[in-house]
Amino acid sequence: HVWASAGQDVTLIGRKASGQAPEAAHYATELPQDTGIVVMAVPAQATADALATYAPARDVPLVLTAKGVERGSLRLQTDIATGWETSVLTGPSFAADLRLGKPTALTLGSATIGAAHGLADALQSPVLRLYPTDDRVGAQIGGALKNVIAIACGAAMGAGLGESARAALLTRGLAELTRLTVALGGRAETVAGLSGLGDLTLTATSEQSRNYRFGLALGRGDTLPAGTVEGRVTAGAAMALAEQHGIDMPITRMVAALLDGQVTLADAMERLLSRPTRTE
Ligand SMILES: NC(=O)C1=CN([C@@H]2O[C@H](COP(=O)(O)OP(=O)(O)OC[C@H]3O[C@@H](n4cnc5c(N)ncnc54)[C@H](OP(=O)(O)O)[C@@H]3O)[C@@H](O)[C@H]2O)C=CC1
Ligand SMILES: O=C(CO)COP(=O)(O)O
Repeated sequence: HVWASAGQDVTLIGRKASGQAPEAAHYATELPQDTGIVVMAVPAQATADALATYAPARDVPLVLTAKGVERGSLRLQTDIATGWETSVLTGPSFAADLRLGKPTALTLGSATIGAAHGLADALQSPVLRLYPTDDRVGAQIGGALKNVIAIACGAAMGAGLGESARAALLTRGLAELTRLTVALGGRAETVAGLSGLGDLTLTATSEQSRNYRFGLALGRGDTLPAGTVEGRVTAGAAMALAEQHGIDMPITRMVAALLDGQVTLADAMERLLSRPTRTE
């Protein structure tokens, strides 16, 4: 909708290829011959399958928007899409807000800063401001891990622990995703930007977020909502990555253990609060 409204020629490809096409966009069942940029928006665990199904040409820039680590392989999205000229578009953005034309700012991460600037120029619009970076690792870890921390924040709020507890989880969660980013070769400054702190702030404080709502239900003991909740799978995958790299991620570990049914919410909170004192 954003790009079509800005006058770009937008074709939507999906396995259903139906529904109400956004203004000035149209549906197709396969990629047009003259495709200039491919933007993929499937859940993180479906990226490999969707790439195999739609097989974008290798010389067409491929922009990934999924936020998550692949189960089992522990691959980031760009490691799934090797062989393409791959970039990531990530940061604080509820699709419903974008659909309404509300102003949004995102990170555009490419392999080189030149490529990122080129794509940002092509994809920005009056309501979509893009910040180029060549740190695809930082941009992706921020986007993937903010969902896990948002589940923790929702659970704390759902259990009635209060907004101070949520702020503590959000801040210490940011420390966790910064540690993992640096261990994987990304930069701390990326995580302090839109793709990390920005998206974490949005997702961990808004009931528009599916991850936060899932956490709320967990904390309240309600039936867990169905649908795409990326943090559910990414919690365990990120924990496995952290173990591989010798990184301490206590909040992520507790979310993964909670989702696996290994601990109760009360146990998880008690364990987090009884950890040895350390400098901030
Ligand atoms: N929604 C949002 O506000 C935002 C979402 N994101 C990220 O974008 C990604 C997708 O989220 P979102 O669009 O909300 O998820 P949804 O679950 O709403 O939609 C996912 C879409 O992907 C399709 N799909 C799933 N698996 C496959 C597959 N194997 N092959 C082809 N198509 C497939 C689904 O098709 P079908 O309908 O047939 O099942 C559906 O159209 C997530 O990683 C999310 O974190 C990022 C920023 C904002
Ligand atoms: O990534 C998002 C906002 O930036 C969407 O968050 P949810 O997947 O939690 O709804």
